[in-house]
Amino acid sequence: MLTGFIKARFKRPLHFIPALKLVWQSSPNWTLARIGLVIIQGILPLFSIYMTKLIVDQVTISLALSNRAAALNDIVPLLVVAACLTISTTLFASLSDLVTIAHAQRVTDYMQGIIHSKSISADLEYYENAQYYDALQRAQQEAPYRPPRILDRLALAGQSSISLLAMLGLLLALHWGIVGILFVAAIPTVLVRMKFAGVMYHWKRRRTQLERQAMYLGWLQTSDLFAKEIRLFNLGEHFRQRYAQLRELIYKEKVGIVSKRSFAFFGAQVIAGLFVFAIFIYMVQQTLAGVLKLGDLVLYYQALQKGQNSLRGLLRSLSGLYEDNLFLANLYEFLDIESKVLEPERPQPFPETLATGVVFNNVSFQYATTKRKAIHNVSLKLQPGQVIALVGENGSGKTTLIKLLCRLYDPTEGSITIDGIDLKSFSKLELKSHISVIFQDYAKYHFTARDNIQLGNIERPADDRRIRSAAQLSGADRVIQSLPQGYDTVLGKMFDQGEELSIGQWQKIALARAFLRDSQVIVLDEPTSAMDPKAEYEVFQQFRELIQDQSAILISHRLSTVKMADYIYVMSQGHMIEEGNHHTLMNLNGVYASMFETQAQNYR
Ligand SMILES: Nc1ncnc2c1ncn2[C@@H]1O[C@H](COP(=O)(O)OP(=O)(O)OP(=O)(O)O)[C@@H](O)[C@H]1O
Repeated sequence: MLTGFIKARFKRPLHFIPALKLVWQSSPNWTLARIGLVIIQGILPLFSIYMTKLIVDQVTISLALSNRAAALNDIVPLLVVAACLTISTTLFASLSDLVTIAHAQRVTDYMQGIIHSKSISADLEYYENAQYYDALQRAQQEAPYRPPRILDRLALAGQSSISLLAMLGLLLALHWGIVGILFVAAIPTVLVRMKFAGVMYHWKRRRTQLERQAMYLGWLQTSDLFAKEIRLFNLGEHFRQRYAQLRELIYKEKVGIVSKRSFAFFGAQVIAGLFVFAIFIYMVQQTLAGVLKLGDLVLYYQALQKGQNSLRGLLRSLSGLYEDNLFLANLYEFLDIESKVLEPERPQPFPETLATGVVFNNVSFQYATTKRKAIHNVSLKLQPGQVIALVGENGSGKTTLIKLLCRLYDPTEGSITIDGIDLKSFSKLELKSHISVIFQDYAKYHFTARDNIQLGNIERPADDRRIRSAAQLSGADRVIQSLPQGYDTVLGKMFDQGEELSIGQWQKIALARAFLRDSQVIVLDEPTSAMDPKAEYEVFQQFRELIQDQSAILISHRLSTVKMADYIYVMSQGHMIEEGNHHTLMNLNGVYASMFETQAQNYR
């Protein structure tokens, strides 16, 4: 049974080597310094013990001499060396403190960087998946400290092995059985450690989602996004209690495991203590029998204690390495996440200017997390220089079509082509640089107004003239001019002197970002929903005049705006149900005409 337990535990893949590589890459110099210090700190105690032995022996000899004052001369140099060793030990301990902190900081930042790179390159699909968030949370918990801890543990294992070997050498001279007893005594502690490392690992994995729920409730109570509603609906206390209940559950389970572990440890340590005590009795017996001198007893006793400590340290490091290996699986589970939206092996160049435009050929799509299709067999065309509009009730699939066009996902069936070339044949980066999209849940960056717009085209150096004309086109320029520092005003309230904007004003800024991009296709997914009708009308009038060479897809629930498009597609429950220009669709007297009439009546 025992061998089964151990075998099962050592079958796991080893994550040490890649983890150590990460540690090394994060900072070679600090890594070397740390290794050097560990070795020095491992060797110094050996010299200290040896000096103690020399001093005790010298004192014993001196006690037998008549001229004890002269004997002091022989002892003083030994005391000086011992003092120097003590000072060096303290010095290296302080240095070790410095190196450990500096190195840990470097590794933490480096690992965060790696996690951030992975997060930004992961498919959007992962962001709609709870398991991804669990994996991210676990990786974020483990990444900053596990890899450097492996280095520490290996170094400590090395350090402990050096002093253990020296101590065992000494103890072997006394009796070989002592060495065997020391090892046997340590076995129960190792088994307890390994068992509880596994228990803790599985518990943490099971509980990740609960931890995230608690974090979410904490965020609800502290984020500005919910501050208004929490106050108006008086939800604060309710969320606080839900948070407290979750934390209480986590606390009870954790303390339950830790108490069992503490009792098990206690038992294992008592067994180890009894064995060592038996060895000590044997040593005293040997001294009383005159086999050992007093200096020998001190030496062996110290060797026994240090040997036991070193063995304990070695086994703690080894079982710690076992635990780290378990938990590093969490980090690699996240880092090994693969993209499903693949890059082509040989990317095709994106057309300089569109010749035939964008075509959706019988496209269907199903989100991985749902059972039904969001898009059913949809076909549409966007010709160069054309503005088309997508309309339809909420959830009819308009945004999903745009996500497919940007390759945030790939269609489940059918294909999308640009000038006859499948989207999958373009490099993802190049494709995105030719399509400018502003989604309804656009981002609000708490940076300056200029930065907010410039982020639309960071490939180009900032150009105030272009930024201003994009802002003029979206109507943001007038908003920005009224801010205290104009384009240098920080937006949002997160930082000092930040200026909060209204939702419609934020939308104008986001729209300017889309206009700044040099793209052949512009997609505006309800970008003007929060603007007043006059502002929306103006934006589209100007937009129509200005985008002579560009093609545009417009999604809007305001049919007075949609009317301006060259061609209109009407969607319902993932199907394309009507298409044509405004007049054709009105004459058709179908869904579009009825939607238009309903809206028009409200304005009469
Ligand atoms: N990430 C997602 N995972 C699973 N299902 C999704 C996801 N996003 C959207 N859906 C589903 O796909 C369908 C189409 O959604 P989509 O966002 O494309 O609609 P829409 O026409 O843009 O709606 P709206 O007018 O409200 O913006 C809806 O049934 C929605 O529930």
